[in-house]
Amino acid sequence: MKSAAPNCRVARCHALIPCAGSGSRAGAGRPKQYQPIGGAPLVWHTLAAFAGVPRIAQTLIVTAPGDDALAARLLDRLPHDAFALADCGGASRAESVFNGLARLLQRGAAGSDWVLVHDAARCLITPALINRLIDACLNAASADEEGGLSGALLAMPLPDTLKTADAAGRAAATLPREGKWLAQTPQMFRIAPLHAALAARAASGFAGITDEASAMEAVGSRPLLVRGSAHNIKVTWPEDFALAAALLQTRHEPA
Ligand SMILES: Nc1ccn([C@@H]2O[C@H](COP(=O)(O)OP(=O)(O)OP(=O)(O)O)[C@@H](O)[C@H]2O)c(=O)n1
Ligand SMILES: C[C@](O)(CO)[C@H](O)COP(=O)(O)O
Repeated sequence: MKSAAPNCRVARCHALIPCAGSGSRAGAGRPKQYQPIGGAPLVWHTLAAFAGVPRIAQTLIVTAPGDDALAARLLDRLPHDAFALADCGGASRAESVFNGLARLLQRGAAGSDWVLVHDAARCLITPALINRLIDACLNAASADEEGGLSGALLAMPLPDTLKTADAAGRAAATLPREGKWLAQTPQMFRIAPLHAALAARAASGFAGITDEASAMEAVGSRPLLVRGSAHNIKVTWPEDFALAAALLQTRHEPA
């Protein structure tokens, strides 16, 4: 029987959850990801969705160094071998992701492995949406003979009319909607190229880098847009807690 080449290794998928924000816009009195919703901290629902995707090898949750007490019980109801906390959150989301990628590599992930970066605050994510992104990304990458596809992200076409505002807060112009998408998460890339793209922006304090795709676009990549869901909201404003709770509740109602 022919033996496999020694360095031949199938790329694995990991997940990285930036969970180190302060939630200033949500006004919850504590970081929004720890605010109780549907009987558990908001981020627990996010993590439960990742627990429902067995092909994800490990999920690393990047927390803020000062949030240890809030994060301590998070893993109680999750499989301990597949989830871990890393209190290496930074001053911005991009810095938290950058630090988390370094931890993933220290924990044995390969640079050629895939990582799905997902906001802790998007607690309506589902295993089906995560699988949709992984399938689309892997299929597109294997069909891409030139090897130019760096990764993929969930996103939604813009549903509303798009305005620019003047300094007085009045509508100044209406922009064409065609070809404009709202970026969601997860966003899926190979670990080493994403880490390198973020490293290139570290000296500027990650200026202009609001998601993983923007870091990859800055080095010339064109990630694949995969349709997400209008339910995959990022809890951002005070009114979003009630919306997220209502959406979570519908999942537990008998059909
Ligand atoms: N320094 C930061 C800032 C944000 N995040 C995470 O990135 C995700 C998206 O960020 P956002 O919704 O902007 O969260 P906050 O920064 O917490 O909110 P705000 O901007 O209102 O303060 C969240 O899961 C948040 O916890 C992070 O890990 N580290
Ligand atoms: C990554 C993101 O969820 C894509 O829409 C978003 O950019 C994160 O929010 P922030 O307010 O820019 O941190």
